[in-house]
Amino acid sequence: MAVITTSVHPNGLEYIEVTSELCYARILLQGAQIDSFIPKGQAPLLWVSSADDYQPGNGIRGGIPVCWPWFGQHPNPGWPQHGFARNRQWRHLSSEIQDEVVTLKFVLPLLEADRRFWPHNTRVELHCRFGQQLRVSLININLDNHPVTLTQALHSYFPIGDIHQLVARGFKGAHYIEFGNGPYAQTTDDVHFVQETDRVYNGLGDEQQLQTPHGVIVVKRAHSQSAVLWNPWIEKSQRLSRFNDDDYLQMVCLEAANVREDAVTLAPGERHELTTEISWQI
Ligand SMILES: O=P(O)(O)OC[C@H]1O[C@H](O)[C@H](O)[C@@H](O)[C@@H]1O
Repeated sequence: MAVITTSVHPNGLEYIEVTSELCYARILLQGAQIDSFIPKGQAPLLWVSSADDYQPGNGIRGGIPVCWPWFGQHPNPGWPQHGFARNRQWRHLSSEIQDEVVTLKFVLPLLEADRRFWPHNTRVELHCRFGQQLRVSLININLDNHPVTLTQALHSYFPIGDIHQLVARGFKGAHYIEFGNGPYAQTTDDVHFVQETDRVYNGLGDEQQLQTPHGVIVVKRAHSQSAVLWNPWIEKSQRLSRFNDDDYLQMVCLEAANVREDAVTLAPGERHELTTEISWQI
């Protein structure tokens, strides 16, 4: 029988745990950030740095940070990288259990102070479905009387065992921008990692795989015109917050996104749902 419990981390962060016949999962109310998902009998599907000490106010270095309402650096100096949703307290809306599959829904309450960054009347929710797979949807509804444009990502960190042995598959035919250069055509289906990698793909199919020494992680995307593939490699690892120097050996991010020219514009009343679904290939 699935059990849903709420607890508080010693540093003050509230989280919800799901334990069912199908999986274990944990989600922090700060950022609505899932930091653990372990399908029953299988290895963890999300990676978190052991350097992160779970301080309130900082997004956690791992799991699935929600990047919203912009991805990356904002052109306005001093605005937070990847938007403000990942550092803010979300509200738990509902829990549902059906055949051991648990669905938790969250909303980000927009505050008066947020109008500086986001002067729009929109509703943003995160729906998390914990079964044998993990499905996460970021939902935007434009309640305003003018069109609203946003960029976004579900910034998933995956445990890949050994970056030197990782093969990311399913990239042929897409194009990518890297370090502000490109677009480059991706001519091979496989991506290997030999240096810092920070690519924004578009024109990708809706499924990629991460072939690791411990199995294949399947990453599906829906209503996601872009995907970000990131490994910081040696030098950037040393500059990253809450990240060990050698963490780059064990993680990669493959993010369901809508960024750059794939920004989402919602007409008044329009709704958009960005989804990612992850699992171990059986
Ligand atoms: O350190 P953060 O703000 O969490 O960003 C971590 C990373 O996020 C994305 O993957 C970007 O493409 C990278 O350029 C960035 O370094």
